[in-house]
Amino acid sequence: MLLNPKNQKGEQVKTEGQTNKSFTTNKLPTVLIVGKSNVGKSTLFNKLIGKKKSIVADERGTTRDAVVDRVVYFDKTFQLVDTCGIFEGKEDEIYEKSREFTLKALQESDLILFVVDGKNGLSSEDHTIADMLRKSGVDVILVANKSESEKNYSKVYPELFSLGFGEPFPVSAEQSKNLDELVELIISKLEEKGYDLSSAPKLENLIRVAIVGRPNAGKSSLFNMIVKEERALVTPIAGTTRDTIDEIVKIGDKNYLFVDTAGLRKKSRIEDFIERVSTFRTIDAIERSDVVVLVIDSTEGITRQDQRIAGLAEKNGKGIVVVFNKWDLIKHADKRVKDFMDQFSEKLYFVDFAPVVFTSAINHVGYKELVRSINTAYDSLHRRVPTSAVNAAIQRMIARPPHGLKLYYGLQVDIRPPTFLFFVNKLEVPESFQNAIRKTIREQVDPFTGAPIFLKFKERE
Ligand SMILES: Nc1nc2c(ncn2[C@@H]2O[C@H](COP(=O)(O)OP(=O)(O)OP(=O)(O)O)[C@@H](O)[C@H]2O)c(=O)[nH]1
Ligand SMILES: Nc1nc2c(ncn2[C@@H]2O[C@H](COP(=O)(O)OP(=O)(O)OP(=O)(O)O)[C@@H](O)[C@H]2O)c(=O)[nH]1
Repeated sequence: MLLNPKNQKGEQVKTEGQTNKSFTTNKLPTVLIVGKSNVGKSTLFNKLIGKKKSIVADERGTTRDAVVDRVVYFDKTFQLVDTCGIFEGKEDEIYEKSREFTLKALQESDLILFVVDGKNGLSSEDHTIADMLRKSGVDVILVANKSESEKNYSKVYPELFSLGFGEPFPVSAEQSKNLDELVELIISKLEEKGYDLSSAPKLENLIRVAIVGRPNAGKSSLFNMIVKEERALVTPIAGTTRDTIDEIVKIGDKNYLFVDTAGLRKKSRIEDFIERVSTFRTIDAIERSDVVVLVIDSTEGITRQDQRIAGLAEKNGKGIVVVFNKWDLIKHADKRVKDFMDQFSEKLYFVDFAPVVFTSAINHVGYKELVRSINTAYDSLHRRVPTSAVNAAIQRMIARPPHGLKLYYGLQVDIRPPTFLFFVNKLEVPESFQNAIRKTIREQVDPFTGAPIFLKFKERE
């Protein structure tokens, strides 16, 4: 009976002044987990998001940072925030802390899970938090955690009910009891507020793409070409903390986030001017992307600025696709491909792993290949290869290490970008030999097309 409570719909305290604004940058509705120390907030958070993120510990107050993640339940998505220690402490402490941040966080959220202890009952800290929640005017679900024992729970039940947030919802985070029902309740409450939880794009699956290049290279034209030709659905996402607009573009069954598309739309003269004199926006877009599409104006060839952008993308471990645009303006273009590839090998030798695409944005030529190359680079960034293959390739490596250097064995330790750790007898590994290792991996293990390869070394006697 206890772990299968009546449906609470309509029984929660409805309060005034609710807002539908969300807590962080995207438009997912936000649910906050609030409660005093040690009631099991982190445990509940981890169970609801389905993976471990915040640290669960017996010690009071070990988890301190606000943690945010998405809860995905079948096709419904919402955002969950573990407020950790924010709402804990003595009465004055809470109010001291709360003045700026806490109240704002409460008011900007859509629903609160007020977690109390269903085993040991309430203390004055719970009443302080309850007062604050009432004042904030946000919708609250009272969650009685640690309610695995009916006997204990029935003892504390009257006290919990008297808090004035309606029927408590008993769960056991630790034993995963009643959690699906809790999620169902959260979903129905959010849907009552008018949220369409099914439409939320799954941000974790987004392929983040930055289209960069010199002014006038044809970046906006390329973006528009992809969107039109692929009959893509576009959803703008305004950043709240930065002055940027990103766009989610759905192509086939994949979602792409085109980073900072404000720069790809029509710009005012002054914005245009600022962009020409400053590279800040480009750097920012590169840092926030997975794959960088470097657009080169074929009529001008590869410039110093293009080299710099490519270098930046490579150093940041991003996937890279190189585009020669305005291909229609090149005379006898079909006979010139080799010239352009030579130019690429000479001037962009440090990103020679990038796929090269020839496009004519105004004629809508090359879009399929461009999308394919973006996918290839993205896949390469995330690929893992077996340790056995790496070492087999190293054994067969033709280039010998410089005198005195011994390369024992290696393994892939990370993705985004693929990163390999090699054990050596001394840490001075010349750049030329590092390049030989990369080349061996690409030729014999996996080409990692479009992705840089990072190397790390560790000394071993
Ligand atoms: N019996 C029982 N114990 C639980 C349950 N959920 C969490 N706990 C335990 O309660 C203790 C506190 O859990 P946390 O998740 O760290 O609690 P918290 O509210 O995040 O604590 P702070 O980090 O202090 O804010 C841990 O020892 C958990 O194992 C539950 O459902 N039943
Ligand atoms: N012939 C030809 N012209 C193109 C092509 N792509 C773009 N253009 C033209 O080049 C000019 C610049 O294109 P945009 O797409 O605005 O270039 P951009 O890189 O976004 O430029 P900025 O906004 O200044 O950074 C426009 O006049 C386009 O019509 C192409 O493939 N072939």
